[in-house]
Amino acid sequence: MTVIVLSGPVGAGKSSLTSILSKYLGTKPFYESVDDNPVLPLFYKDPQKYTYLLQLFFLNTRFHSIKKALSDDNNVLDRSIYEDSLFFHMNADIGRANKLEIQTYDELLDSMMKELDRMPKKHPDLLVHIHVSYETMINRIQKRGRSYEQLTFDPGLEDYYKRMLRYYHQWYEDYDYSPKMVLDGDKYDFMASQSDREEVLAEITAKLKQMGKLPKNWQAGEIARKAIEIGQ
Ligand SMILES: Nc1ncnc2c1ncn2[C@@H]1O[C@H](COP(=O)(O)OP(=O)(O)O)[C@@H](O)[C@H]1O
Ligand SMILES: Nc1nc2c(ncn2[C@H]2C[C@H](O)[C@@H](COP(=O)(O)O)O2)c(=O)[nH]1
Repeated sequence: MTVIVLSGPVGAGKSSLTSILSKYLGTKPFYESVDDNPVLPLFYKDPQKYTYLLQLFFLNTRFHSIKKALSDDNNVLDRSIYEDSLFFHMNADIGRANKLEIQTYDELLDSMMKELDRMPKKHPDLLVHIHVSYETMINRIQKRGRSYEQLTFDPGLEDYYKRMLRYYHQWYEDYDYSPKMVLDGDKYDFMASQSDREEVLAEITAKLKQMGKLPKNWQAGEIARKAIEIGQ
C-alpha cells in the first residue's frame, strides 16, 4: 500500500499532477474540495470574516478524504492535511483569526491527527512537493482562471501569495513526517510537454523504487504509457 501526497502553493500544479500520476501508477486520485466548496468564494471576498469557517470546512473535508485514502490500497492525494495548518496560521499571522479561534483550531487538528492513529497508516509514504516561483504561480493562477484568485479581483493577493511562498519554503524544510522530494515546477511543463511529463514521472518512480515502494517488476506498461499521453 503506497500513499503519495502532493504539496505546494496555489497553482503549483498539484491537481494536474495528481491526475497524471494516479493514471500512470494505476492508483486512485483524491482531490481537495474546491469547486464544491461554498466558503471559498466568500473567503476571497471577505477573508477577515470567513478565515475560520473556511479552515473548518477544509479540515473537515480533508479529514474525510484522508481517512478514505489511508484505508485504500494505493492512492495519490492532492495536498496534505499538514498544509491546512500552514494556511490557517498564515492567515492568523495577518490578523484574520483571534486567539480563541487559533487555540480551538489547533486543538481540533490535534484531536483529528490522534484519530488517524487508528488508521492502517497515519502518514503518507512519500510527499512530492512542487516548488514554483511567484511568476509561475501567478501565470498558472491566471491560466486556470478562478475569478476570486486573480490579482485583478483583489490586488492584496500579491502580498498574500508572496507570503504563501515564504511560508511554504519553511514548511517544506521542516516537514519530516515521511520521505519527501521536490519537483521544479518552473522547469517542467508536464501539461504541454510529453518529455517533461515523462521526466517528472521518472523522478517520482525512481524515488519510490529507491524506497522499495514500487512493486518489484513494475514498469510503465502500455496502459500506463497511454494514460499519460498528452491529450488523453
Ligand atoms: N507544470 C505545469 N506546466 C504548465 N502548466 C501547468 C503545470 N502544472 C499546472 N499547470 C496549469 O496551471 C493551472 C493550475 O494547475 P493546478 O493543477 O490546478 O494547480 P494546483 O492544484 O496546485 O492549484 C492549470 O491551468 C494547469 O493546467
Ligand atoms: N485559507 C485557505 N485556503 C485554502 C486552504 N486550502 C486550499 N485553499 C485555497 C487556495 C486556493 O484558492 C484553493 C484551492 O487550492 P489549490 O492549491 O488546489 O489551488 O483553495 C486552506 O486550508 N485555507
